[in-house]
Amino acid sequence: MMKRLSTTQIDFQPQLADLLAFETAQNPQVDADVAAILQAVRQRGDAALLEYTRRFDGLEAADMAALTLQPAELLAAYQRLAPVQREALEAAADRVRRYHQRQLQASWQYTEEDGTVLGQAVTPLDRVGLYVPGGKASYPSSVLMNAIPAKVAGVAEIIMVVPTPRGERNDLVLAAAHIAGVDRVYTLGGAQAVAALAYGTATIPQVDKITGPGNQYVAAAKRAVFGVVGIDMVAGPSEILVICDGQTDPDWVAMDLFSQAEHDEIAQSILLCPDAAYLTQVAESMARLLPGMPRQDIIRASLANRGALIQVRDLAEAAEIANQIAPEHLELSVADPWALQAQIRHAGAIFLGRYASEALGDYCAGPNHVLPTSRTARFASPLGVYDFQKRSSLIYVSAAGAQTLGRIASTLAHGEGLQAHALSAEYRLQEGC
Ligand SMILES: NC(=O)c1ccc[n+]([C@@H]2O[C@H](COP(=O)([O-])OP(=O)(O)OC[C@H]3O[C@@H](n4cnc5c(N)ncnc54)[C@H](O)[C@@H]3O)[C@@H](O)[C@H]2O)c1
Ligand SMILES: N[C@H](CO)Cc1c[nH]c[nH+]1
Ligand SMILES: [Zn+2]
Repeated sequence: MMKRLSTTQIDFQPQLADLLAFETAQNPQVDADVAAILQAVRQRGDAALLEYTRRFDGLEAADMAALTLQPAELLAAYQRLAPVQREALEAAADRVRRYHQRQLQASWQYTEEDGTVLGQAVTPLDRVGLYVPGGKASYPSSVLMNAIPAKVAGVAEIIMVVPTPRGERNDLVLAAAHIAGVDRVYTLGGAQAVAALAYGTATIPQVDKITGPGNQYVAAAKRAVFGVVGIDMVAGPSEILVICDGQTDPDWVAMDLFSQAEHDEIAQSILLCPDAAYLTQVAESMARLLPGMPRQDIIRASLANRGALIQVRDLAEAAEIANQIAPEHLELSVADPWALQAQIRHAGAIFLGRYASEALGDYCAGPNHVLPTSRTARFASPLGVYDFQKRSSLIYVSAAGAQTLGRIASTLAHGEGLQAHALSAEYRLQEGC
């Protein structure tokens, strides 16, 4: 079912590179399809949205009102939930809120001896658009993970888009929007939803930033509209890398690998372990457990396409390979996870210990589940409150300060050949100072 590799193989590095190669977000055909969709929405607005929703989501809507959900409908969905579901959503929301409140950045300033004041004003974005995926599965947890940090940051207006294939609305998704304080929901998906948020239409207001994961069409659209609006990241399919010392119940690890594989045929699940016999046990667990999984076709395809069981020399080598892979999720299923964590530099989220299954992070541990994928954890971070805040520099210059700064600026401006810059600084210089 899954590729078996060993770091002692002579061609291990090229095999690993092959396994990690992921180019869907820059697939030229997808980019071309998305460019056409973006242009159509830009030119024909709501009419194009209705057309694409019919074509891609199988949803026949007479007008945009049929694709718009007001707060009262979100509340009604919340009220329809079974109490146990409502409590689970509320509990997850509380934990996510508590974690993200620690990320709030505050404005700061300091005063220099001559009275010049310098600082940074931190302000929330005015209006953001949250993309919640809904093609192959529904993601109430993604509603919480996007909307709560925005709310904590103080964003004034939160617009959410979510596709509803064949018009099937998911109460948990709408209830999560209610709990998180989303202002309006449009049942739109794919590149057309991203275009609507980026450019605005007669119905949909233009937003300042679009966040949230999605499939290759969503990713390509976000990449294309960046600059018109901000984006959080270009997220690829889900990934999990497990490092195990061979002592965790193999069924647990097998299910952890399935948990990300079941998202998508191109999701990635990899296990690193120094013990070849243990890798065989996990393979046996997977073979036994797979037939009982409702999404077994997706899991099988994902594991065959992009999964691997890799034998490493030792845990130190496993850490090195993890840094090379820079996975979205990294489980350290070992006796001393903190010692191993100290060797990890690149991972979106690190799950420590045998009990920390990645699924807990997806739903309710507290940290965000929107994470850098496709090796971007080398330079990117989890979605957070900081993605919904921005910074403005503050510069107050006293008369005395203008004398010191003016002379420096004037010299540098002349060096750059910029006369107006130099004079602008020099006009404020006072005789005798
Ligand atoms: N990183 C995260 O936090 C996170 C969370 C949840 C899901 N995900 C990932 O998000 C992805 C969700 O993908 P999905 O497909 O289920 O939902 P989606 O909402 O991203 O995509 C569905 C939309 O894709 C568009 N589409 C489908 N086929 C098309 C075509 N041929 N041409 C143009 N547009 C087309 C349609 O408009 C449809 O509404 C999965 O890869 C999943 O792993 C990531
Ligand atoms: N694992 C996904 C992020 O890669 C998030 C998610 C939502 N629901 C289940 N899982
Ligand atoms: Zn998941």
